[in-house]
Amino acid sequence: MNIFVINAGSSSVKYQLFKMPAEKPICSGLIERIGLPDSIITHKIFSNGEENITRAELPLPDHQMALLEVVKLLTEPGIGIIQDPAEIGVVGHRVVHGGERFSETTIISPEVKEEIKQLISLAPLHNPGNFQGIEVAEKLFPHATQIAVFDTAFHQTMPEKAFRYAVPTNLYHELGVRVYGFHGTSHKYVAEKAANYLNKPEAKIITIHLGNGCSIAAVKAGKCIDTSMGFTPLDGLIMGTRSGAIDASVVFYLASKAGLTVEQIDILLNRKSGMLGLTGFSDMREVQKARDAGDADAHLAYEMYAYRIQKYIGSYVAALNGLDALVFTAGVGENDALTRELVCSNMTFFGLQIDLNKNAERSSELREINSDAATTKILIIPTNEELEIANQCVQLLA
Ligand SMILES: Nc1ncnc2c1ncn2[C@@H]1O[C@H](COP(=O)(O)OP(=O)(O)O)[C@@H](O)[C@H]1O
Ligand SMILES: CC(=O)OP(=O)(O)O
Ligand SMILES: [Mg+2]
Repeated sequence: MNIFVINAGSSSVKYQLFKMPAEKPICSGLIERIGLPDSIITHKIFSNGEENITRAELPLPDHQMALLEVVKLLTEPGIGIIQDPAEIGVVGHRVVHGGERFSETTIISPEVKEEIKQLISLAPLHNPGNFQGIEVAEKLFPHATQIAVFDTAFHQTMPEKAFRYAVPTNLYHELGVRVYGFHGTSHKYVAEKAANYLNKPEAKIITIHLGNGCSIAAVKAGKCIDTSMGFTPLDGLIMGTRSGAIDASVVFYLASKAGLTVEQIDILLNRKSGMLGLTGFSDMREVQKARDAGDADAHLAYEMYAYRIQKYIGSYVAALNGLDALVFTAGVGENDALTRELVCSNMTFFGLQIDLNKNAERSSELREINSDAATTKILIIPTNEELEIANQCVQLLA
């Protein structure tokens, strides 16, 4: 069975076509820097053990435009890998917010689609792109089964003491105000890889997903026990354009003192804060360039970004009562050696000691970057949300 997977993130669209259950990739692609003037498309076709790569740079202002490029790459006569839409039996969609309603992989019916649309207000940077992906795929592959895999699903195992907020109880029961957690597909995928690598199913693992959106999860024996994103993907770590954790009083203050509306504050904290607010750049590669050129704001932003992660590591070691491995993943986590170095500095109390030479090596494989003497493993594990989504689809249909 051929499964096509669409993963729309806040700054990217990733897609992969797999032959399942063999997990054989037929083609894959990444559109990054969506919304910036120089979006980059990388499209790969795999055949007979070889990779055929096409790259292009063009301005893609939003996810809709990005998805149309994907359609072109897949179906255009001459270059397209898909000749007949009937070749695709299933389309798997990453959907970021599943709210209270969706805790498991779900076949997309018109009602499900409508509910995903209703959840847009809770994930304004994500659910619109996820929704557009569903609409595009329904047109392109009208006979395929469309399936949604939710970012929130893996975090459903959190105990109530971790997922509740200390607000009046009726807000939870009546309005679903609670911690949901996101990037679950990625945390699940890398936590399983780490436990297999350690050969320890009961391992205590902290997974750190650092992309444009960033989150951290505490995983014990394969189950999530706590995570940093909350009711929406705004909470927790400092991100590309999101503030992460902030005293809620700042919102009241901005409304009363600066006269901002709720919508303006939403845009401020979700789209204009984080690394962008601190440095003028949302892409970590540009922040690093500025830091290397001596920019004091970029220097401070890196310190803040890493310090926030360190504080969460401390609290999750407490929640887990121990730590077997720390895992870095996603765009920044996999590629930015400086971030990993800063996060692992002065953390010897937790048995964390990085080997700077191993940390500087570039590879797309799972690798260990702790020093030989360290008591806790530090791992880089490339995430593959698309493969995890394809596997979830196979499991649902079985
Ligand atoms: N070589 C690199 N060095 C540092 N950061 C990188 C590198 N490559 C990618 N990134 C960062 O990864 C981020 C995107 O990560 P990704 O996981 O693809 O994001 P998302 O899925 O949240 O859109 C970019 O914003 C960029 O900051
Ligand atoms: C939930 C989230 O922030 O996703 P992404 O990192 O893909 O933007
Ligand atoms: Mg992502």
